[in-house]
Amino acid sequence: MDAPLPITLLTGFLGSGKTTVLNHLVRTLPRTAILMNEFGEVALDHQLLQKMDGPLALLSGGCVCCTISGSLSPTLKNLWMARQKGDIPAFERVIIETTGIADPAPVLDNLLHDNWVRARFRLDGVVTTVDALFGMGQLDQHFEAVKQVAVADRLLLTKTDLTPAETVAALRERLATLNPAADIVTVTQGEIDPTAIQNLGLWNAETRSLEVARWLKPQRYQPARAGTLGGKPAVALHDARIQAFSVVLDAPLDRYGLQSALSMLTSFRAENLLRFKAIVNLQDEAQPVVLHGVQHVLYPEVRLDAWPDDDHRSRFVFIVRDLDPEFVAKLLTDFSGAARSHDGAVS
Ligand SMILES: Nc1nc2c(ncn2[C@@H]2O[C@H](COP(=O)(O)OP(=O)(O)OP(=O)(O)O)[C@@H](O)[C@H]2O)c(=O)[nH]1
Repeated sequence: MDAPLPITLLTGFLGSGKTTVLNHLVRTLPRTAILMNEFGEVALDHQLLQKMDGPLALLSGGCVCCTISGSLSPTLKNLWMARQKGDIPAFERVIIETTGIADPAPVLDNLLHDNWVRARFRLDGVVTTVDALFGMGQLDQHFEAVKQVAVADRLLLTKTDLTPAETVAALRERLATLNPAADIVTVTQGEIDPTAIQNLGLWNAETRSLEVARWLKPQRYQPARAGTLGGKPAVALHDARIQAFSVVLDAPLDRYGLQSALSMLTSFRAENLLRFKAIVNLQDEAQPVVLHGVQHVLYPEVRLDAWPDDDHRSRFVFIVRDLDPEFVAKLLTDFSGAARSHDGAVS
């Protein structure tokens, strides 16, 4: 079977510019299938529309749009079948636009745990639009907006043309504190370089390799310390509940102990666990394993052929809400039987 096609999840709060970005991408990124909730609800550029056939629409330039009927998996299956039969252009990637108040975790769950879908598609990354003008207020008032930022692999800062420079700078700082690993790209009126939303996951299709360091970016996180916001003062009271931190464990870990610790977090603290990523050294295993989770959703583990560098310690990064970093670090050390690194610093 062919290599799985990359899926980008495009999320972002109501009115933050998702459709404006999509309208640009359908012109610049041919052979893309766009999945959205309703054609009617979104302002997709009707000048591009060539043909509408039930839930499917063909766009000039070789893109195809599809409305999501019911849940995501059947929609992806129908789309795939239409592609196989030659009813629609052979798209090479999928972008899924979520509604502005959607929690991304259930969509990720759907994508990652349907075996049929997983054999044909892979999640490339989560891209979140953030409104430069209203983003601060949305983060203050709506926890969904915070989750959308925490889960992102890339943040698109929109409407900076309408926003005072000080507001943009303060928002940038806040976003970097909430999600240290996600690079922030400024996008005005949807004008985006298509490469900014591609190859964001562990797998880089361009270099055809797994790129752990680029994906994990552990050096951007502060070591876990009790009661701190990643070592930085909270930029807003609301964010004092959110913490981004790293945990480094020196000795190889007991696989089952680690599984227990992580399933405790994903089962009982799912609401508090916004995101974690890790490269781990397991006892009796020569190869490192990459782990990744969002709330209750654990991504399938990935075994690497080799360590990406000389540092063979297990390195975890977390973004949590109302969860003491010290508690998380202790849970990991107690269950996996490994001592914590003295300085906790990550190179
Ligand atoms: N000035 C300015 N306006 C923008 C920019 N990006 C988007 N807009 C405008 O903001 C409004 C909302 O943009 P949309 O792209 O519809 O936002 P959305 O996230 O798809 O909205 P929902 O689907 O309702 O959640 C539209 O009027 C856009 O023209 C920008 O960078 N600058």
